[in-house]
Amino acid sequence: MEPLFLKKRTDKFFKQSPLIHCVTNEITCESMANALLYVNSKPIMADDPREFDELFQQTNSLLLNLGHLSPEREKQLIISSEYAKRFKTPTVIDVVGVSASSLRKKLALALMTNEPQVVKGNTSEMKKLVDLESHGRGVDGHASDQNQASLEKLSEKLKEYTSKYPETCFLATGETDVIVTKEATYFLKNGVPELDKITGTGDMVGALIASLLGQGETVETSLVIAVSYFNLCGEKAAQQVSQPIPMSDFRNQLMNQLSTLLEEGKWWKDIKGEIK
Ligand SMILES: Nc1ncnc2c1ncn2[C@@H]1O[C@H](COP(=O)(O)OP(=O)(O)OP(=O)(O)O)[C@@H](O)[C@H]1O
Ligand SMILES: Cc1ncsc1CCO
Ligand SMILES: [Mg+2]
Repeated sequence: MEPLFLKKRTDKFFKQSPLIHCVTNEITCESMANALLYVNSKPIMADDPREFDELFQQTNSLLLNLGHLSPEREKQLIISSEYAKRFKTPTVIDVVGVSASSLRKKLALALMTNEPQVVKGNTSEMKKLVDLESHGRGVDGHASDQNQASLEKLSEKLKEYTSKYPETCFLATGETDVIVTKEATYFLKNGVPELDKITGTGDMVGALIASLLGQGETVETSLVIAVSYFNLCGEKAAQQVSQPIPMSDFRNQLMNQLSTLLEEGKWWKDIKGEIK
C-alpha cells in the first residue's frame, strides 16, 4: 500500500526535533522518553500545572496518557488539555484502561471536548469508548475484538464520532490497526504478535504520533506513519532474535530498530494495509 501522501514525500519523517510534552504513566514513562529520543524528538515528562504556562509556550505537541490514574493525575490531564486547546497545541489522548473502568471512560470523554487531534487505544479500549461490546482485560486488548466483522463495526462507529468530534481522528491498535478520519479509513497490517507482550508498545506509538504532529505533519500522515514505523521496527526486531523469541532480547532489538530504521531510504515502501 502506498497512500497518496507518501508519493510526494522525500525522507523527512522523524528528521526534525520537536519538543513533546507528556503527561503519562509511571509504568512506561522511561520507554516512552527513550522512544522519542531515538526518533530525534525531545521529550519532557511534566505533570505539575504550575509549570504549564511556561511549558506551553515552548512545546510542539502534547501526549496525554490515562494509564495510571489518581485524583491528582486526573486534574493534571484536564488542566493540560485545556491549555492545549488555548495554545492550539496538537494533542494525542491515549485512553489506556478505558475498557477496565468507568472512571477512565468518563475522563476520556471529558478530555475529548477539548478537541484533541488524535484519540487512540487498543481495539478493546476503543470499542468500550464508543459504547460497543468490548472484551478488554485491564489495559490489554482482546483477540475477540479483532475479527473482521468487529473491526468493520468499530470503524463505522468511529466514522460517526468524526462528525460528533470534528477536530479528532481515531486509532484502534492490535494485529490490524484501524485509523478513521473524516475522509478515509485505513486498515494497517504490519507488526508481529510479540508487540502485544511488552508493556508500553501502545504508549510508544502514541508518543510517535505526537512527535510527527509536533513536526507539522498532518494528522492522517502522523497516524499512518507512526503506527507503520513502529510495527516495521517490530518486524525487523523479530528477524534479529532466536526462536522461540526471548522477549527481553526482542525488546532490545525493537528499541534499536526505532533508532535506526529511519535512516534507511524509503522504509515506508513495506507498509501493508488498505484504505477504504
Ligand atoms: N498481534 C499483533 N500483531 C501485529 N502487531 C501488533 C499485535 N498486537 C499489537 N501490535 C502492534 O503493537 C502496537 C501496540 O498495540 P497494542 O494494541 O498492543 O497497544 P496497547 O494495548 O495500547 O499497548 P500498551 O497498553 O502495552 O501500551 C501497535 O502498533 C500494534 O499495531
Ligand atoms: C500495565 C499498565 N497499567 C497501567 S498503565 C500500564 C502500561 C501500559 O500502558
Ligand atoms: Mg497491548
